[in-house]
Amino acid sequence: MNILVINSGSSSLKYQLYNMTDESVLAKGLVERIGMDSSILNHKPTGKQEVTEVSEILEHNTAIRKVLACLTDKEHGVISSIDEINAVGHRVVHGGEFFKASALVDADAKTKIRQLFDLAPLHNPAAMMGISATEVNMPGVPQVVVFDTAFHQTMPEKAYMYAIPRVLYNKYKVRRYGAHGTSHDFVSKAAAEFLDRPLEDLKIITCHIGNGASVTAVDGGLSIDTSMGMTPLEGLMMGTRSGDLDPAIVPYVMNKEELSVGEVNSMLNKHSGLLAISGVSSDMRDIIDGAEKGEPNSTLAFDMYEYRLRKYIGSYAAAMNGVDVIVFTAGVGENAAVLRAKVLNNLTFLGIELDAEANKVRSGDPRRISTAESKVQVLVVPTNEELVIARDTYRIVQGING
Ligand SMILES: Nc1ncnc2c1ncn2[C@@H]1O[C@H](COP(=O)(O)OP(=O)(O)O)[C@@H](O)[C@H]1O
Ligand SMILES: CC(=O)OP(=O)(O)O
Ligand SMILES: [Mg+2]
Repeated sequence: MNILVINSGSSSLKYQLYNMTDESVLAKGLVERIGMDSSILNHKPTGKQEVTEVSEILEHNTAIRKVLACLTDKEHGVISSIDEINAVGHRVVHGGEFFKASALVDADAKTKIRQLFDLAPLHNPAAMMGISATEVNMPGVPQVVVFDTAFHQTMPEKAYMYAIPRVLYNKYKVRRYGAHGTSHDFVSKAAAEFLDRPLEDLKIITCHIGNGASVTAVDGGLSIDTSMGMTPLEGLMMGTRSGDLDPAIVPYVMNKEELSVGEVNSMLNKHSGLLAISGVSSDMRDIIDGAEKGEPNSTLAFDMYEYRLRKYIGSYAAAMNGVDVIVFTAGVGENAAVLRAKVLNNLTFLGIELDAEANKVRSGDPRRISTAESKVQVLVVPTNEELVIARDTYRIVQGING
């Protein structure tokens, strides 16, 4: 069975085509700048030359059509016809309280995803565009939705409630949902496997730090707290998102600057974080470069990012009354050795002993970066959200077929 995995962003679409017989990736790629003047499609077929196409792609429907054309192309293709794609799995960021697990796409699932647009305005409408575009271009092919929030549905009430009038929860479901759950789930399981210890016995703190970033306390395999909130804006400082701030700042700034709701949302989501503090870039690589050259704004951005991450790790050790394992994953977590070193060298009170040489090793495999004797084991585990989505899709589609 071949499964196409789609991760739709508001102006991007990432895809991977899996052959589930051996979970091999037949092709993967990325469409960027959808709806802008020159869109870019980068298609990487396994074992063949990759291609980059610049054209005008105004919406997700066209993006999917182009992706399908690439997948079936005589030269760059990996399948001979669209009929060889048996199912499609979508990443959906927000499943609210509706979805505690992945689900087949039907009319009911679509209605619920639409009802959650308000809670994830950057992410859920994009996912819905991906689902609709798939329906149009591949009619009849079963689709599955895999939610970032599902893994965090095990959080206890004391972790997910905000200390505001309860009526807001009753009426609008205002509460913490978290995100990146597919990744936190995957890397916590992989960490237990790597250490050859039962997941049920471990207190794990998983740090998924990429463009979006979140930390989760995983106790015995269950998410008991996570840093993202009702939306993916709360918690850590991120590439362009502010993370935690005094909520009183929002009405204060709106009043002073005469900002609308949309404008303040955009400020906090798109013009804050590393980008705002460094004044240069939202990309951690640029921040590290700047800090190494002694550039003061990049240095401050790096220091704030590290300090805030470290505070979350400390607070989750307190939440679980201990920590056995810390895991770093995603673009920054897997690659930024200097950031990991700074975080860990400031957490020695927890009994963490960094292996400085191991921390510098670059690899696509799970690896230990603490010493073997360190009281808290620290690992880098490359995440693979797409593979989890493909596996869930396979399982659910097999269920309906047999
Ligand atoms: N070598 C590196 N050193 C530091 N940061 C890196 C490196 N490579 C990638 N990154 C960071 O990873 C981020 C992207 O992470 P990723 O998990 O791919 O994000 P997303 O899935 O949210 O797009 C980039 O913005 C960049 O800051
Ligand atoms: C939820 C979220 O922040 O996702 P991403 O990291 O892909 O932006
Ligand atoms: Mg990501």
